[in-house]
Amino acid sequence: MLMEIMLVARSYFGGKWKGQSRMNVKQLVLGKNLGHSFKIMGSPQGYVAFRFQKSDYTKTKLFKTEGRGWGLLADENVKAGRFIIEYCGELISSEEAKQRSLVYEAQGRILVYEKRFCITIPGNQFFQFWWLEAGLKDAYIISLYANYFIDATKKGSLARFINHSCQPNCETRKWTVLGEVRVGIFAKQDIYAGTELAYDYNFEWYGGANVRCLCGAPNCSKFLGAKSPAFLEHNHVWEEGDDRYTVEEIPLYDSAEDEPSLKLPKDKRSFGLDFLDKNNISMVTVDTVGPERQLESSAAVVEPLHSVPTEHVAINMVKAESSEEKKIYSQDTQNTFPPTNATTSQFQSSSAFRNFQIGSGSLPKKKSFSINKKSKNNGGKQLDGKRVARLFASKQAQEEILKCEEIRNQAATKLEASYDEIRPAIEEHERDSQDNVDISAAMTWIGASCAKMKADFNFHFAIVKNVVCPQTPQNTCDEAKPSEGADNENGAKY
Ligand SMILES: C[S@@+](CC[C@H](N)C(=O)[O-])C[C@H]1O[C@@H](n2cnc3c(N)ncnc32)[C@H](O)[C@@H]1O
Repeated sequence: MLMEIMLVARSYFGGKWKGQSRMNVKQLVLGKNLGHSFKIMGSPQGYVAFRFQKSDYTKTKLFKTEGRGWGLLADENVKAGRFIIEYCGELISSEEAKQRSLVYEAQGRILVYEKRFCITIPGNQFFQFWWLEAGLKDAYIISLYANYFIDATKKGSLARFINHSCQPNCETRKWTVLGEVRVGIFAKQDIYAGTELAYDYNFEWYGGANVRCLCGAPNCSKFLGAKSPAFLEHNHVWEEGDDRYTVEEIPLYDSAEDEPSLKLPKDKRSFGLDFLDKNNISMVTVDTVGPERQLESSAAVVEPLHSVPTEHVAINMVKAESSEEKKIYSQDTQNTFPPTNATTSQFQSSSAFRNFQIGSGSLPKKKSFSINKKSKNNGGKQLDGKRVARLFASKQAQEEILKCEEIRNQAATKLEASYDEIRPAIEEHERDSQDNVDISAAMTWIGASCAKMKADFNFHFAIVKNVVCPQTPQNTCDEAKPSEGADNENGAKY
């Protein structure tokens, strides 16, 4: 039981135990250590910190702009102050930022993008289509604080596609989450679904040479980042030891008042990507040419594209499900393409995995999958247990999968109900804060979230287990779980 809860909390909070704070999540679920749970959920900013950790983002959608490359739309109405998405990427030093920007610049202002679209079908057949497109060089390095930057050029969340506007509807804010500074995109004003998201790059810009701004705002400053310190200083970097932008001068929203003061990361590691990496989810990966080239799969289902030579930058695209595969997912929502000319994409998420998809406008319309109940907490693609169960010959396997599915559905319903309890308080509030949320309701919500994760895990585990060890008679979703190195009755290693 303890191990199960640890597994749940582990997947919930990023796949890696990281000191005491994350351990306490387990205790929190067990109803212990309320002091700490209060810190996570009860502090005014705790809810946002929680959403950072959980990668609980506002629904957004990629679209192709006129002349500004890709952009990101709000795919639901967003209240002013609401946390939209984290700006994820690689955390790099100013030295590294300087070097990288030189490399990126050397690759040229106008690049030829190789765009790829991949389809994987059961049986491991794998097709890919690619085409070339000319485009402006895009810059994805933003400043975190003095001497540290986030580079989303190769790895990042969908936030990397948010364009600049001189009259923005979003802003960046820096938060400490469990002692780490992270950058979030927040709504500056109420934003209607379908509106392009944009923030002012001025204080974030690390884009090198001048890029003419096409935002169209009356107060347009003509160039991206025209007022940025980097732009003004021409060399676009802060030197080591430059303390003009120290953490103290940056408004920080600290989720944990009694946590030790800001910990600077020691090494160059992916920043804000723990959760994504460990769960293989919601990564936008971009590969570059030559020795810099890095290929990473953006979801468990994505085939690596090692064999394909790329010229400069290519956006990895996640496979579209084959018709066979579609069948085992529930199909409640239709993907609606924007009515415009544009190429479009959709981002889907589920607690099991998330895919980032980019499809061409000329591609056939594709269904998207979401669970039966449209829920803030559990949107995205969901396996249809009944269909999956039918694929198994063994009655026992079928029953187990169906039972786990039922438990999962109950957990989803409870989660939905518990979120409904705290939703009004959150939505009423001017900013994305949790001042008004009753702590016990918040606790219930955390518990329900963990229970849902656990149920999801058990459901998928039941399927995998029955594929790997079809003869296993007694394991049910409530019983045996894999322990390290443990053998099952057939001697198969989990
Ligand atoms: C962080 S990326 C934004 C996503 C980008 N449009 C893409 O397709 O990947 C920043 C780049 O987008 C383009 N961009 C963003 N805002 C723009 C604007 N207002 N006018 C012109 N280009 C813009 C510039 O090429 C810039 O280097």
